Amino acid sequence: MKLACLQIDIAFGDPQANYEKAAVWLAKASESGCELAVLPELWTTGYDLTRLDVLADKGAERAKDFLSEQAKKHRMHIVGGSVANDTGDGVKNTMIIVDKDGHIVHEYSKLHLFRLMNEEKYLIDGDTDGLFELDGEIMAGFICYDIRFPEWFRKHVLNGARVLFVPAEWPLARLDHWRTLLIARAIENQSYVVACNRSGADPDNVFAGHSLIIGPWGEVIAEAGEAEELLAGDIDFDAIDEIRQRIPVFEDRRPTFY
Ligand SMILES: NC(=O)CCC(=O)C(=O)O
Repeated sequence: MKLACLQIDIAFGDPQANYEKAAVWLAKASESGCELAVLPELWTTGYDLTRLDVLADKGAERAKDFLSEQAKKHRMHIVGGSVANDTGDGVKNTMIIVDKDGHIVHEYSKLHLFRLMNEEKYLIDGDTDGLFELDGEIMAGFICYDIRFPEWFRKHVLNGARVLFVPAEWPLARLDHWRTLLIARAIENQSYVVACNRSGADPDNVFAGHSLIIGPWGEVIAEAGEAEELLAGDIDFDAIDEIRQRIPVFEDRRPTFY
């Protein structure tokens, strides 16, 4: 499966500009033959958290309509990063996954809120898992700070996930953590990790870019620089079986001890 991370800069608090940009980049991914495209975290608003009362998308309806229409138009699955989703009981940081027929396959809201960027003051946490299926393959979605919680990843992998998506807005200041944690999540779970970060800056942070597509042996298949970039790579599901046979980590687990 050929897939692409759309590592875009995000206009701070300007959904209209961000929707227009996303449409252009989704078209580029489709033109380059990608079957699946991934957007970054909070790609419609950026971290303009103090204005979420006006910016958050009610029920994420606008995002769902847009992603569904784009997926159908390009016949391409979309892991729709995440958007500020006004649930009526608070705003969640919600990922929307649509298949190439435009059906909403799953919604996952960020489970772990990141205090260093004030998320706990403006957002409420999710309470469902990130598992979904596309083309008969079980996959899972996580959002940014979630990568610091290996037990959350493991839970999904034990439930069958083999491709792990991570939309993010990860600052450049912790680029080494970003790379190390993502590679570790791929190695320990013998799974593909597809991580789409944003580029550019907002009033508080410069973002790292460096979106990554990592194989189940921990090998970096593709890595972006810091600027905007369409990062494409291929994933081969047979490689997962081969690596899991070579080092049978899942057979060797001792869950009675942990
Ligand atoms: N948007 C985020 O969740 C950022 C997480 C982060 O920067 C970290 O160091 O963790």
